[in-house]
Amino acid sequence: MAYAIASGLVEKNFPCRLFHFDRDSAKYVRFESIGSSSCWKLEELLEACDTVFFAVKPQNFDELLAQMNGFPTGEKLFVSIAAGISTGYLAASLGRGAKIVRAMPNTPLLVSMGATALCANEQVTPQELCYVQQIFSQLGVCEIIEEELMNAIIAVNGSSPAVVYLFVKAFVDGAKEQGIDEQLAFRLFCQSVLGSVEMLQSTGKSPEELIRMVTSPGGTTLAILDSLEQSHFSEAIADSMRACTRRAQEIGK
Ligand SMILES: NC(=O)C1=CN([C@@H]2O[C@H](COP(=O)(O)OP(=O)(O)OC[C@H]3O[C@@H](n4cnc5c(N)ncnc54)[C@H](OP(=O)(O)O)[C@@H]3O)[C@@H](O)[C@H]2O)C=CC1
Ligand SMILES: O=C(O)[C@@H]1CCC=N1
Repeated sequence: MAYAIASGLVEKNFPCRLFHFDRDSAKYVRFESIGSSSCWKLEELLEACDTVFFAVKPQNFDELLAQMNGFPTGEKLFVSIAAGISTGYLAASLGRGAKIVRAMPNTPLLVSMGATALCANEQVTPQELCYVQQIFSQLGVCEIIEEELMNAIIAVNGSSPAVVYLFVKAFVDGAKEQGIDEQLAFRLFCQSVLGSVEMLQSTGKSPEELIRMVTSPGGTTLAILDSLEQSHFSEAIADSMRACTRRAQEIGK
């Protein structure tokens, strides 16, 4: 994720200098290839940067924060993209005055089509939050939300790409089973998803209205929708979103 953010900023010519630190120096080649400077110690990075992104897995946070112990946070802005880790948890280690933005991005930011949600603690000024919003806006859309919704939002943008890919795979597998060439089904279905999303965004019509436009009385769409609802499709999605939020809450404990 760190590379996706950094390379996106470089591609968009966002005015900034980039530095990276990772305990696995094999990762450095990729970052150096986009002009980011390698730091061989965390302190080097902390000294060089005004805005510091934390992009390690949630289970690595304790050791990362321990490495930072005692380093003056000063006016630095910290941005964490970890699922489930609250600004309060980070402030308990970084110090109560630490400026912390919590972000939930998603992998489509690799193709500048990301969707990111942000919140900040009270130490962050509106200008600083706006700066972080500008960063993520280079890579797609970026919305500011309340921290109490940061765990629930993960199902909506952070994890949802995986569900979309699963959905595509299920349709392509279903097409194959009915004798349709896999690649052809993939092309037609992806275009159908793209076109449907464009309809939602450009017509201003609700999902329900657009469903009505596709569904002829007694026709094929009614058959596919009825069959999905008999399998409790909407309920399964809502259940899966609750599971996602619960997992984020567990990670944060
Ligand atoms: N993947 C996604 O779609 C999304 C992920 N996120 C969040 O992004 C974060 C990063 O995920 P991802 O990019 O997949 O993670 P990766 O494991 O790919 O990258 C994290 C890197 O940090 C290194 N690292 C771990 N601990 C330390 C440490 N103490 N000091 C220095 N480097 C360290 C890791 O090394 P090593 O490999 O040795 O552990 C690894 O190279 C997660 O917190 C996740 O919740 C948020 C939104 C979407
Ligand atoms: O699976 C995860 O925990 C991370 C957070 C959102 C997407 N990937």
